[in-house]
Amino acid sequence: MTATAQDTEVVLRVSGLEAGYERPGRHGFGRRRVPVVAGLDLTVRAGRTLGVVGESGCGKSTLARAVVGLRPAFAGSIEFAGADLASVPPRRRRRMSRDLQMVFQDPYTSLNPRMTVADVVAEGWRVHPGIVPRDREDAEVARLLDLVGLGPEHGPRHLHQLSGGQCQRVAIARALALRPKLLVCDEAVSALDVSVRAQILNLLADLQSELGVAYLFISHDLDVVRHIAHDVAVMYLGTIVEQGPAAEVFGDPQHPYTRALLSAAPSVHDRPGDDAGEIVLRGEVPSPAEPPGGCRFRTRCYMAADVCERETPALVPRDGLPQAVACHFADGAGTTAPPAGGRAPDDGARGGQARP
Ligand SMILES: Nc1ncnc2c1ncn2[C@@H]1O[C@H](COP(=O)(O)OP(=O)(O)OP(=O)(O)O)[C@@H](O)[C@H]1O
Repeated sequence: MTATAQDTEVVLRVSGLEAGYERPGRHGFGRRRVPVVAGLDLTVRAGRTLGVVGESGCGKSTLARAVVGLRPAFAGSIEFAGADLASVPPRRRRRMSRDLQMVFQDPYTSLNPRMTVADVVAEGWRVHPGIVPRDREDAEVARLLDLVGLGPEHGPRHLHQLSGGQCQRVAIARALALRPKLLVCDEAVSALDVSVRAQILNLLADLQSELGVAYLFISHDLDVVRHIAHDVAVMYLGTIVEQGPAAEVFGDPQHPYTRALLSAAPSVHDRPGDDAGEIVLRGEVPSPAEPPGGCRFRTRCYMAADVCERETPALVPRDGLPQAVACHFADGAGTTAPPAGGRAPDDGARGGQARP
């Protein structure tokens, strides 16, 4: 019998996460918490890729940073390899950070420009000794560079002597040097040109087959996520509105926002004027940190009213009133009924989520 997604070990389970940033309180007294993501649930399984898609500003980086501990979690839990990170003592947390690595969008700002490539790759071994014996380090650096498609000649160079794509490979080699269980990639290929992007995506897929590493792969590029992800979570205004197997989310989106997002994505086959049936999102994308007031449902969204009218009825229980709208586009009553025909949003199953 072949193993299904549900059979494989859960590496990361995020439940009811609220995270954001702090700013000075009123009149400069104390600190005020500003949640950017709220009520966020997701699961990543061993050896699999969960793609998180959403428009710029919806809170993807805040999620990524909260998972690796670079942003405070105000509420909810982040369970990594079976341990709730909030209750893990600092020393064990430091040890666990070896298994939980992140690759940032811009390698030039996330890597130390004064170090050579070889030193950048080996840096994690200073913090987590014992992974590679000292006398094997040079050989291991060469192996890692080879794994990401770089040669031994790159080892003594500095980052400014490499291209953007080569730097991003160094960042990936550095993360893999610690043999993580989970790699959080935050727009890791967004800044790269198309051919280098394809190389890096193929590289990540190969490394996953070879090493069994899981990816939380964050991107606003739907094509990239379609290419690499087994499962997809769609993020809007700081929460996940739909998640499930990639083929289902892309092939049969349940949530109106997912439909709007997919509909808005340009395709190389599109011709000018070819926009029949396209769902148009008008207006400004609101910030999840400071959402505007809204329509008659008191929504936080920026969907055009006609789209909302057309798309939400399927999500509204027939006997319900606006407070019972079973979708994120209303902030009423914390209803969590799945959309018509959908399932509850748990462990890769699909469904809409209402914001509490
Ligand atoms: N430290 C901060 N101070 C002020 N606003 C912040 C801070 N951190 C995040 N925000 C706001 O929170 C929102 C979400 O930011 P975040 O970087 O998580 O979004 P994102 O989805 O990753 O965007 P992008 O795809 O453009 O990187 C944005 O509106 C941003 O302005």
